[in-house]
Amino acid sequence: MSNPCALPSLALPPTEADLRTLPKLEERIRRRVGMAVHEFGLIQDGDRILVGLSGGKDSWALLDVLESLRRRAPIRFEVHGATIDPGFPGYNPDRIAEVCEAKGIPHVILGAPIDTLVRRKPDITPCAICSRLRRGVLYSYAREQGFNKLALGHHLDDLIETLLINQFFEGRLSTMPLKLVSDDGGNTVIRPLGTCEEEDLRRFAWLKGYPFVPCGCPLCGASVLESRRAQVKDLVATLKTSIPDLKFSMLKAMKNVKPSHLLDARLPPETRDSGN
Ligand SMILES: Nc1ncnc2c1ncn2[C@@H]1O[C@H](COP(=O)(O)OP(=O)(O)OP(=O)(O)O)[C@@H](O)[C@H]1O
Repeated sequence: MSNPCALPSLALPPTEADLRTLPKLEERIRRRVGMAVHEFGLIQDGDRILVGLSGGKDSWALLDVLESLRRRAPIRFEVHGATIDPGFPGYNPDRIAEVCEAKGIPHVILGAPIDTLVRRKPDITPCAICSRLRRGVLYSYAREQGFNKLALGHHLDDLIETLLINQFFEGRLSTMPLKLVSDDGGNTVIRPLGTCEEEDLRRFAWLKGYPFVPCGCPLCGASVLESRRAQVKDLVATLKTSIPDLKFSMLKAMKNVKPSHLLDARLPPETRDSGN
């Protein structure tokens, strides 16, 4: 959940030497996604998966990895892309559609009056409205068109930052799960990149030559939410210089919860009294 408007620092085309690093990087990302798919049961035979494709580095990487998994997997599932056009003046999703067409991946552009709504409610955090509206349009389209899963491009850095934001600012111990079934059972959101590092995905999308399409929002990056995210991002980057395994230790921690050693009195007694 980096600022979706931010252009990558990797602005120049990759050199021959850069391109030689692609196979190893691709293998690492595929291995991590494969393990997450297996461990969390993210994909099943017969799934119809709609990928939220913003044109940013993460969702390009997501589409690429899921499409290559689809071609190699022993099970059958579908992968389609959907791009929400928020109506910001500078946003142009045509390039996204062209790339999908060239790759033979079905893709749709869905208009949503996000620009108008964000301007009409200046008192509400714009990024929060934008992501809620986007999610709503994707959910409805997925339901109407018979997609049983919606894949989003959140990665390990997003999960860690959300975990810290929720603790530091919201008083809650939670992050974004890799698989979440909506309350009415109508949608399942999956995050196959949840164990991959942002830097790897940025580099992967760049080496693969995907075009980065900025969302065009004039307010992006200026919200309270985005400044909190920038704050914890800086903190993680600083700590990582002295704790190189920080991100993977935090991933391990998110998968190794001890409710008995926390203070939530609402948890059932059996989860609280499990000894040491
Ligand atoms: N305009 C959009 N259309 C479709 N899906 C979107 C759109 N914007 C965001 N998403 C989905 O929601 C995910 C999280 O969105 P967020 O705004 O946090 O973007 P991000 O972390 O910058 O990711 P990306 O690099 O893919 O833009 C994206 O990875 C993508 O799957």
